[in-house]
Amino acid sequence: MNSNYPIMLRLEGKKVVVVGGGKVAERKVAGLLGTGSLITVISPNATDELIKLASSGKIEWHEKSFSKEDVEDAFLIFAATNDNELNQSIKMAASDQQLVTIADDLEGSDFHVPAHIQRGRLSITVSTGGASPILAGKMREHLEQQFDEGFDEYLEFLFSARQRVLKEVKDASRKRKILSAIAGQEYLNSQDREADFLRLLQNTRNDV
Ligand SMILES: C[C@@]1(CC(=O)O)c2cc3[nH]c(cc4nc(cc5[nH]c(cc(n2)[C@H]1CCC(=O)O)[C@@](C)(CC(=O)O)[C@@H]5CCC(=O)O)C(CC(=O)O)=C4CCC(=O)O)c(CCC(=O)O)c3CC(=O)O
Ligand SMILES: NC(=O)C1=CN([C@@H]2O[C@H](COP(=O)(O)OP(=O)(O)OC[C@H]3O[C@@H](n4cnc5c(N)ncnc54)[C@H](O)[C@@H]3O)[C@@H](O)[C@H]2O)C=CC1
Repeated sequence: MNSNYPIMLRLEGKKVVVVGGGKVAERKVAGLLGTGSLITVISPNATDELIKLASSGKIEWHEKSFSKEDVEDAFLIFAATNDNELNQSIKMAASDQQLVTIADDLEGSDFHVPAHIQRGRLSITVSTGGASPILAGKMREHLEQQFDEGFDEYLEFLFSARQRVLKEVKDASRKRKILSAIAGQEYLNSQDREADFLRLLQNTRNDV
């Protein structure tokens, strides 16, 4: 059974608290960098990488043991200490409106973190619902090969071409035809997408 609901969160300006400073906390922080969230790590000690991030101002590190006030105002909370009971009390310190993940308790968590690749605007995530994080990681590696860096540019093209079509093409079936064509293999492999696109716009003009 899998009743999880997948969404893409926008975390710009939101406060995220990670409790724990070990390798799991480090991996969760790595996934949060670049989201524009305000990341605070709460832990009496931290990995070298986390210390480096704190020194360069990319995250805040409060060098202390957890206390309830630490999660006040946090939008997302990661309970990632190696203390099972403490992880549960972090969840209890949060309100029902805050989203909490407990590193060692999938069932008790509000969300869990999928394996993830990012190619510009394209995100691909893999979740095994706790069955095998290693399989999720292996599938991520496989997808990294399949969806190379070129997708970054292709997605930028798709984004701006689609904006133009939405603005300029009023006929629904012509719109659909163009949007479907640019999402095809031919455009992915094209040497000059812009020129192909302009030609397509021109050619479909006579369709209506
Ligand atoms: C439920 C979830 C909650 C959450 O953390 O969100 C969770 C839970 C647990 N993970 C454990 C172990 C490991 N996790 C990893 C790796 C990853 N774990 C990630 C996500 C998740 N892990 C969520 C489910 C996602 C899903 O199922 O798809 C990934 C995908 C994303 C990320 O962390 O960013 C990232 C791979 C990223 C990548 O490669 O791309 C490795 C491998 C390694 O370290 O190399 C191991 C060791 C091998 C093993 O034990 O299987 C344990 C046992 C702890 C213990 O032994 O006590 C628990 C606790 C439990 O199962 O209860
Ligand atoms: N969800 C996941 O992807 C995975 C989860 N785990 C689980 O995650 C937990 C953490 O694993 P690791 O990072 O490898 O452990 P670790 O031992 O490397 O780090 C634990 C961290 O928790 C901190 N901590 C302990 N007591 C604290 C307190 N009172 N207040 C604040 N911080 C405190 C420690 O200072 C340390 O920085 C374990 O419970 C493990 O079972 C392990 C592997 C993967």
